[in-house]
Amino acid sequence: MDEHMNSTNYIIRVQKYDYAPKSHGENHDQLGLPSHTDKNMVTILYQNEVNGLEIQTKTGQWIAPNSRPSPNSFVVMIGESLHAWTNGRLHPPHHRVIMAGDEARYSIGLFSIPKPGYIIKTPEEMVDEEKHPLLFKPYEYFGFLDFQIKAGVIATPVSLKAYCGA
Ligand SMILES: O=C(O)CCC(=O)C(=O)O
Ligand SMILES: [Fe+2]
Repeated sequence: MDEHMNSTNYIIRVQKYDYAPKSHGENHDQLGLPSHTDKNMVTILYQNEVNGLEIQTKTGQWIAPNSRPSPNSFVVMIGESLHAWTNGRLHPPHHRVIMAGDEARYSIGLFSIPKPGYIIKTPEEMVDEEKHPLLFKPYEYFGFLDFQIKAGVIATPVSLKAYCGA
């Protein structure tokens, strides 16, 4: 617990997605946010009643986790840092935002982010040579972000494996 408190920062971000006017033609579906995985530890998302978030399943299908958004529901998503810490046991899903309606969408995201200088190191308990060999070498979160930014982040996503694969 102490290690978690000492190693983590939190960011809250409020995001607005404008709707795609129907004048854009019959097919006015619009990409609000391109497909990506979150790089942080855990993301908790809350949205207004306007849908748009889609999550890709392990078999490649896009699903709407909040097909009937309620004021009491949150989406909790694993980021790549927790994927690495758990040695691949927890899956960081690709997700995107599609704007299909005629109302603006607002979302609030709470992102837990490793502090600068904190080394993400898979605990020994998560590694077993036969079934769960080590996937990632220890790395610093902002080192990985810099590596991503230099590569163009969304245009040319660079996997964590390419950065620090074991
Ligand atoms: O607005 C949303 O629901 C998703 C936001 C998101 O994926 C992000 O900020 O990384
Ligand atoms: Fe995201």
